Amino acid sequence: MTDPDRIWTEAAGRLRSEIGEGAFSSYIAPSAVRADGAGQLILVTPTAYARDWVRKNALRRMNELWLGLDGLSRRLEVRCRAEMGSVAPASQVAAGRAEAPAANVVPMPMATHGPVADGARAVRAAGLQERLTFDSFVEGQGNAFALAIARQAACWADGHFNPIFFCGPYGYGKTHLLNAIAWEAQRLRPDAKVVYLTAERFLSTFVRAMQDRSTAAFKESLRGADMLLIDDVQFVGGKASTQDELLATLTSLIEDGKRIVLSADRPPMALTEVEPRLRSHLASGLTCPVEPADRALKLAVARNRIQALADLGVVSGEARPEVLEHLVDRTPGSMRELEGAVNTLAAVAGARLSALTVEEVQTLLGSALRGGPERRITVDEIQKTVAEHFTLKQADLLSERRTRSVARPRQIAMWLCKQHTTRSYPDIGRRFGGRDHTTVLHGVRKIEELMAHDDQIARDVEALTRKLRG
Ligand SMILES: Nc1ncnc2c1ncn2[C@@H]1O[C@H](COP(=O)(O)OP(=O)(O)OP(=O)(O)O)[C@@H](O)[C@H]1O
Repeated sequence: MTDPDRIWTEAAGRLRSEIGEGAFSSYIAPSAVRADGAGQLILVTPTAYARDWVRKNALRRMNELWLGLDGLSRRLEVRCRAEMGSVAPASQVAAGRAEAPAANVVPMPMATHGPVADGARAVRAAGLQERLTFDSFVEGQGNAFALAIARQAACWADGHFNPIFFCGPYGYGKTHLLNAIAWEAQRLRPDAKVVYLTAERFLSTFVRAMQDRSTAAFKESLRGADMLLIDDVQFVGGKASTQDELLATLTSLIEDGKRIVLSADRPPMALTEVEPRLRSHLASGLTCPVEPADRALKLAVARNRIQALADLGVVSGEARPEVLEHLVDRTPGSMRELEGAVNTLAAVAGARLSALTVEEVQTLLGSALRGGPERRITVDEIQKTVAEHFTLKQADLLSERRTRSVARPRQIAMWLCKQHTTRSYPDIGRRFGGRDHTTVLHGVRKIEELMAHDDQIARDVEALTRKLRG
């Protein structure tokens, strides 16, 4: 394929299923691919904030996808609209018309997906990521048991505990295991109905079905599953009707001998926001911990990731062992943060990866890598900083007041809590005057959406982030 518009449509479609609907519609959908006078392909975002978000969170992956599709092996750069002069749509460059007059940035066409996946094709649409398979999962001390159980589940093994419940802190591979099970189970039994969805999606789809009076179709689509996988079950807490529906779905499937696989950030009995009856059903099968990774596992994952990038032609060669050790030791947090650091290294090193020394990495990645122990930012500190920034009282953020001058700073504070602390949505809700986790989720999404389009909000968030980091 060489037509940039077609490559973009294909690559963006895949990216959408990987980064989720919220981030996609905020940052990627309003962007478009253009070419500058020299024929360089550029992803043009609506704001500087969206550009920075894409650079940090999606550009590397987008280039991986792009390179896999583009017969001409071109790369994308990203700029915001304000930085762009008069540029032609990319397809005109491909057709040799680079001098054509500039067109406005055209949003990506937004395809709509059905609410619940059904079978291999639709399973993809529901958010399964192609790279999250057993082949790309690295075994280590903290996840060996979980991996063995996941493999058994994927084989439709007899004596399957029902449900299987993976639990552990965020970012250490639960979603990866659920994806791997779904892909493998579907591969082994192509006719089976394997349904994967996040609890958040379960909740929103169910709420929409109630509004549309189409709950029967919703129930039908889930209860016909041979294997149902629900990720991040902690997000189902709060809403009684959704919990009832989940309980009914689980009991009906279990009675029919169908397979159920779940994940959450805590063991079932610690999900205090979940009703006791549902909680005890969640705990009635096998609870399987996924522990935080040790250094050896982190090194193996980093090595693996670089190999995957090398296979895609993004980097060449291997990084020196001391460079990888430096990267791992200076990257606090989960595998997610580690993957980000490896991607950054690959982006700056490219073909020079194997020649890079630790000193060069320090210079190149400098501020991206931690120098010493990272300062912990607390919810209380965030609330105080946000209140001061908007000349409010901390108590206003915790109050019931809904006027925009209070509600927006409150949502910004919630977003900052999600970014800079490891608190869960229900936890954050409790610290903001006992709010429900769905209110926090809504607030976080709202800010993400606004930052992509509203420069004032983006500037406020940037300033607050700088203040908090000190
Ligand atoms: N053992 C592993 N091998 C390879 N990659 C891993 C491993 N563990 C985690 N990762 C990678 O780290 C990233 C985060 O993992 P994942 O999304 O599965 O975490 P999670 O536990 O589901 O987090 P959350 O609770 O936030 O959903 C993913 O890109 C995943 O592929």
